[in-house]
Amino acid sequence: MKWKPTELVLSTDSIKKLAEVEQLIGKVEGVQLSRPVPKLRQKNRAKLIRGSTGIEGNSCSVAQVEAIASGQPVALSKKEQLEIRNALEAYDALPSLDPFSVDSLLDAHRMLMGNGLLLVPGRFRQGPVEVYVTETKTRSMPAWETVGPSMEELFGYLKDGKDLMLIKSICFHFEFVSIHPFADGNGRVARLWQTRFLMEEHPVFEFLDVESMVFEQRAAYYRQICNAQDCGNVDCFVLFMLEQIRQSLCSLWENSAPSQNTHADRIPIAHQAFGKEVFSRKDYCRLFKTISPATASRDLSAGVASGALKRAGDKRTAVYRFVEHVSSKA
Ligand SMILES: Nc1ncnc2c1ncn2[C@@H]1O[C@H](COP(=O)(O)OP(=O)(O)OP(=O)(O)O)[C@@H](O)[C@H]1O
Repeated sequence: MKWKPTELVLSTDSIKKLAEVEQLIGKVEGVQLSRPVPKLRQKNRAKLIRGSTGIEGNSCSVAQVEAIASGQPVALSKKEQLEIRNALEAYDALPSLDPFSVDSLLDAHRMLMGNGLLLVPGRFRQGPVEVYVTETKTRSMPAWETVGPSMEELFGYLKDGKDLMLIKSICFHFEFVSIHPFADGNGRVARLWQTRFLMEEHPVFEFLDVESMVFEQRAAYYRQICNAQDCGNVDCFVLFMLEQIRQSLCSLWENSAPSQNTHADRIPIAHQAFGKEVFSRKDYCRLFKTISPATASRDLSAGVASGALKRAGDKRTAVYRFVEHVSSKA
């Protein structure tokens, strides 16, 4: 039987959590945390790879992932090192993958499970598969013959479904693991694809570390997949994943936001964003969505006074440009 979407009746808790997450995304984007500073990005990338591979039992630490990324030796089994190198490759390639293409998803599976981890990476399974739902009990996944058509349908939902992006990404994750299209690597691909899909609307997801949150809650993660399958409503899994996303957004906010509250913090960020380009106060406000036009004017005047910025034109026609070779600190 081909895939049919599982019902989603959102509970009040999920609706509240969704609003909270949307609000946090707005806050994070408002202070331009969409591309966190490089050091934090690298750290988050290492943490999320530890998280995603750790769910399957890879014993690596964040420091070991960082060491592998920079080519240093680590005391891990060959298989564990390969899993990490493959994950690093797949997460690096994320922006180039098309979230709406089944072929791209197969490429992702090839990267994650290639180099000898799986006999035929990048191919849907050609046989039955079961997952453990308790230590002793297994559950059969849908017949392998249905996988191809089911995946086409599921990607149709991803492309044309009417749900909000956040909800779609979580429902995709759930339906994907319930179809279990691969012989192995289903969880890793599901988590990677959820990230890829969310990046399409919110670039911050490329660097958010949702995987670590799921890793720390892996027993609940498995339980909520089972619960949703048993009761035929994805809501409990949606609520669980929204909470993991909320926590990773909070963590990003706490680690980065406090240093971006004054003009002295914002001017260097603007310098990074505009480079040598000419920009207006309106462009500056678009960059820092939470500040008022008056605050933007004060920032820009301070930038001009410090010599970091040059102004041309006056009042409403004023435009600005960063002066090279001069400290951009206002
Ligand atoms: N009841 C269930 N039905 C379908 N999928 C499930 C169920 N419980 C857990 N899963 C998913 O299946 C994944 C395990 O499948 P598989 O071993 O193919 O993936 P993996 O990527 O190799 O492992 P892991 O996700 O543990 O790293 C889990 O991570 C989870 O996403």
